[in-house]
Amino acid sequence: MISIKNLKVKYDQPVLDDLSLDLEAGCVHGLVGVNGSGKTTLLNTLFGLTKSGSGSVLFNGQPMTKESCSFLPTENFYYSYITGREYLSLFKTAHFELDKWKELFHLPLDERVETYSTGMKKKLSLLAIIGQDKEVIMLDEPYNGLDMESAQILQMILERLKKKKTVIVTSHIIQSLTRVCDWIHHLEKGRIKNSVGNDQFDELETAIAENIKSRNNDLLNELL
Ligand SMILES: Nc1ncnc2c1ncn2[C@@H]1O[C@H](COP(=O)(O)OP(=O)(O)OP(=O)(O)O)[C@@H](O)[C@H]1O
Repeated sequence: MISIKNLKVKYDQPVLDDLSLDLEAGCVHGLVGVNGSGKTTLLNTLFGLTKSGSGSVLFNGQPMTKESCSFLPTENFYYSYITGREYLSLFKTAHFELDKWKELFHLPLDERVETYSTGMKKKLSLLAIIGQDKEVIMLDEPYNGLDMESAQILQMILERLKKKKTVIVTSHIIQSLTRVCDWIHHLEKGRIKNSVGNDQFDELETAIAENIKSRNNDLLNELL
């Protein structure tokens, strides 16, 4: 169980506002919210990248550390001239059958990463995360840049990680979450507005779509 209590993070304005949330272990948790609602800030804070803030994050009763979790940021940094294989060697990837993963993701691991496309870079970063085999895996917008096949493979990977890992994943495409998550948590105004299990995903999807329609319909009618 990841237990988040009274998390507060402020930049110019409060971003996370006394946010509390329990995340059941062995489940895939989706995180949704409009642009700027604080999804990345929340993941950064869970991973310890946001220093200014207060509150607590426990994993199985102990403060969560980088020993137990890995984090795929929205955008990754790569050294110039490094190859995919060299990049992966920077991480502890015990028992990782690299050549089979390479085949799955069609990655030219011996070429320099700077020659990779956006999607290829994303897949390389995903391999580094999967290879680390941590108990908690946090993925910020992992579907960004992936082609249809790779996106489906990622879903198949997440399905296989269920029960073995605790996964937190953000996406702007709600369907990519409803297909694979056990829970979806809706972030709004710095707090969790609601958390729903997979038997309520249809209702959540409809409610979000209706809300977007009602907020924007009048203005769009004036414009188009
Ligand atoms: N380093 C920073 N300095 C100042 N403000 C920041 C910083 N990082 C984020 N913010 C602000 O915090 C708020 C939440 O940003 P965050 O990136 O967490 O949102 P998000 O939900 O991940 O958005 P998106 O869906 O666009 O990725 C935004 O108002 C953003 O402008």
